[in-house]
Amino acid sequence: MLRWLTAGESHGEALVGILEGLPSGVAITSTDVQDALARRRLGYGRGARMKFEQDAVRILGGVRLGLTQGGPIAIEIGNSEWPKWVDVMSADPVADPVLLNRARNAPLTRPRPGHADLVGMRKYAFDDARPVLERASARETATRVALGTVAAAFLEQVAGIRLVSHVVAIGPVAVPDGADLPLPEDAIFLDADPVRCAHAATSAAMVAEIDDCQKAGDTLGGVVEVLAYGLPSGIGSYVHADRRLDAQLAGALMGIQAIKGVEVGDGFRTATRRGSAAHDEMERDGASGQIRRRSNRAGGIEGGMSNGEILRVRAAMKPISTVPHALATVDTASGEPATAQHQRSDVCAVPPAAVVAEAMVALVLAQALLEKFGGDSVGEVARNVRAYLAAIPELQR
Ligand SMILES: Cc1cc2nc3c(=O)[nH]c(=O)nc-3n(C[C@H](O)[C@H](O)[C@H](O)COP(=O)(O)O)c2cc1C
Ligand SMILES: C=C(O[C@@H]1CC(C(=O)O)=C[C@@H](OP(=O)(O)O)[C@H]1O)C(=O)O
Repeated sequence: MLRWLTAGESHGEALVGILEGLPSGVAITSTDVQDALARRRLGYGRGARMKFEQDAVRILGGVRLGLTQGGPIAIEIGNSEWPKWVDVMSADPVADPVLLNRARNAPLTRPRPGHADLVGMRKYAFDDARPVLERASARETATRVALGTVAAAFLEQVAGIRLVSHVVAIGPVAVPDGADLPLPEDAIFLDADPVRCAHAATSAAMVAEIDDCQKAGDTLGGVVEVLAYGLPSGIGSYVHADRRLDAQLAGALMGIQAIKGVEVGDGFRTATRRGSAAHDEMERDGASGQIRRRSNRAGGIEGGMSNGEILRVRAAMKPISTVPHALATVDTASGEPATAQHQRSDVCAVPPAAVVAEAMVALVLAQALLEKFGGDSVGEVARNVRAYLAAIPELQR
């Protein structure tokens, strides 16, 4: 079983992630993790913080000389801004009231509609939203990307599975239906695109939409898509609800801050079609002799199992809730009407959300692959994958 856990606050000293259950022999370095984190910082529309803050990666355990050892993998992501927050976020009590009275530590009592502030204060009995936003913040997704990088390396090294993520909509601007899907080799171009969009004309329109929105003091959401190439048929299962691959992917994607909808394949559009235009017809390919599909509307999953086609999942992100054109709220210290707290914020964080979604898909697929094939070393898992594929009867291939 593959398990993972993260700890740490947005302005704390460091975030920490642990990944337990990964076999030995996965080649991974702190540079690989650092590069993945740099991809998560990209994206037109992000706030000032992304420019000055740095992620300092240290692999603390589970990897030796560039290879996983089979034990839990611990990764620390140090926050370069920590010196500014050292007293506000100190784990131990800070005695000096001068330090405590700094502007940075003034209680936040004007909760933002759409953020976790108000309900978090009620639930954990705080009279200040600071501790709520510190942990609710998507800063935590840096850790998920770090762990997802290790999971993605495992997928590629045992079975040649490769992931790619891209942005298909920002606000009302969307990639046209039927546009070519990006390939794993396109990742380098996607990283270079300001909004991680594979369609050049749409990318330019998305940038213009973000500019427009920023001028209006507003924020934007959008839709991201993750593709997995090379996933063998038969990952996940139809036999029980919690073993369905689509259910696991949906849960993992919905667990990302601000994600409010998940679609597998054509998802909601499929619901508008007749059956004859909704499913992926089969035929035997003359050249390879293998069964192939005439389309991939299902997004590579049937009956809660991968079906050997490209896995395609989408996640819809709501607009950032820290809206500069401040929204109405109530000051919980005075009870009076107020405008929601706002210092700085992303205008649009859809491009980094795509990178986070890719990491979540990697973690789910790595867990599902291990559940199907087992194995304690890369070699053993890879052998099990090959043996399973070789045993599929000729006429079912
Ligand atoms: C990559 C990323 C960056 C985000 N940046 C911000 C931000 O700068 N300001 C903000 O208010 N929310 C931001 N969010 C969204 C909030 O974290 C999220 O809305 C909040 O935790 C409440 O959770 P919910 O939207 O799932 O209800 C971001 C989310 C992601 C995935
Ligand atoms: C720090 C990150 O994202 C943060 C996520 C976030 C939120 O509310 O989710 C709010 C912003 O932080 P702040 O309120 O301090 O400006 C983002 O910058 C990051 O992605 O590394």
